[in-house]
Amino acid sequence: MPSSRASARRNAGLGTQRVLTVRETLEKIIPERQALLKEIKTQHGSKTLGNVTVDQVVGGGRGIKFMLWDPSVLDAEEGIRFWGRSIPECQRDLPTAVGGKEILPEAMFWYLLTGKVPSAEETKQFQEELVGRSELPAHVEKVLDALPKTLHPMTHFVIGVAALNHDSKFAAQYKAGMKKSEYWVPALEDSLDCVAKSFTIAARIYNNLYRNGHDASVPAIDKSKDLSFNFANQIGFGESEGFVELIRLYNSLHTDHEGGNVSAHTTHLVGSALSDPFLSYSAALGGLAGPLHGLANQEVLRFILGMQKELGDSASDEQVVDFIWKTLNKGQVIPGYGHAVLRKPDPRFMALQQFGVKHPETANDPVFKYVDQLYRVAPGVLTEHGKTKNPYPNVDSASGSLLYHYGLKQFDFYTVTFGTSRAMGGLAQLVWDRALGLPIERPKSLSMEAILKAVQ
Ligand SMILES: CC(=O)SCCNC(=O)CCNC(=O)[C@H](O)C(C)(C)COP(=O)(O)OP(=O)(O)OC[C@H]1O[C@@H](n2cnc3c(N)ncnc32)[C@H](O)[C@@H]1OP(=O)(O)O
Ligand SMILES: O=C([O-])CC(=O)C(=O)O
Repeated sequence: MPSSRASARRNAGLGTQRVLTVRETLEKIIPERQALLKEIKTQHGSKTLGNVTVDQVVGGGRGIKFMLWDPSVLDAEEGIRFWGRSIPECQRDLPTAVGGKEILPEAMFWYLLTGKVPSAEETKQFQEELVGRSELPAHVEKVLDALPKTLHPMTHFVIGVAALNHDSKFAAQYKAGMKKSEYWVPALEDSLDCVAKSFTIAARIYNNLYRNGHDASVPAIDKSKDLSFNFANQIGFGESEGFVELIRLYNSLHTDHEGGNVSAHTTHLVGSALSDPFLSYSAALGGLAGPLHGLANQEVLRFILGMQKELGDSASDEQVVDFIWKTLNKGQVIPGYGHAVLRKPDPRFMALQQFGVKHPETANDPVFKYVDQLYRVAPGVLTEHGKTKNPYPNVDSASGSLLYHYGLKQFDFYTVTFGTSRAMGGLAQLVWDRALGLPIERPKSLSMEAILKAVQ
């Protein structure tokens, strides 16, 4: 998709024309994509995209080409591309906050929804639209405040997002008899609400669990600022420029990783039953809370802190190698390493790593230095161990150490930050699912007897 940040800035200079909203922009694009899908179905509907082996059926569906997913495609060697752009290209082309250097998640969300790089004016208007939606209904605040502090923050998140379904426009309009061609409009409305309110839910969870509750001392949402600033500000980090920029980068990078990962796929699957976007994304958060998926970022911190406790602040490579072997020999995984699709270091890891290296305050942090050291030695150990198909770091390897450096030390919370981001990718496709009229998802399953019968 064309347009660069330079032209986005030029567009911003035009000034006088009213900027289209994201809904108006989608109204123009949707008919073209509907026509493309129709052409794909009529011209190529009976062609095959590959055979399915028994190994794939019993092995988690690896490599089966199974879903339509437009905002991003993952290449095993190269990593993710969002509407064709790699991460460095997104960093080059997408608008930042005024005075900031990192991609604004609002710009990334617009891009994921529309496939077009927003101009600075579109970004500003979209930011205002989202922040304008970010206040929580009173019942959601009450539900969150009533939950036990001993409940994992991701469970708080699942419950908070599900409770937003009370005000779902999609559910209400479906009940009132809306036509299929109209589904995408309330799906978009709910998705914008879900993303915006997720940031506020996340801040409330943090304040409830680790501070004095979400009381009057918590600053009100500043409507002139972006979602990341408001989240940071509400949890007490608003004055740390480094932290706010990290939250912007973190939220932009974790948005989407094509459709097959657990959280994205769950959003799509649950949404295919025409459950509203809140229920669909709440279900996805349950999957993100698994240690083989999003929860790995908290596990990475637990792993590094365990290593630091045992080996001190600056262990030798040999000591780190021994520590990794000890973990593997206990039958545990090395969190933050391996991937179901990637076969090279994750470019999202590289982007976070570069963030850490270019900020002097993080570059010298002992926990961040361990991330770097693990990156040097862990692939060799995992290769020698011989099990994982990918011995390289994934995104979860670096993210926690940076949050930890800036003072967000409660690592049980880290996956919540992942969750505010993944909403943007999962829900962007959910809007397209409804715009393209995709059907309920219902693949075929087989019993062992049925597999044997089929292959014999
Ligand atoms: C945002 C994200 O979700 S990124 C992923 C985050 N998860 C993690 O970092 C957890 C650690 N990594 C893993 O558990 C895995 O690599 C996964 C879940 C990411 C991918 O799983 P798979 O596609 O099944 O990986 P793969 O085919 O390479 O697994 C083969 C074997 O290697 C093992 N393996 C894979 N990664 C690791 C690892 N990091 N440490 C030790 N063993 C590993 C698997 O457990 C499996 O062992 P088994 O044969 O005894 O069951
Ligand atoms: O793609 C996957 O399976 C896991 C992952 O990295 C993500 O969801 O971000």
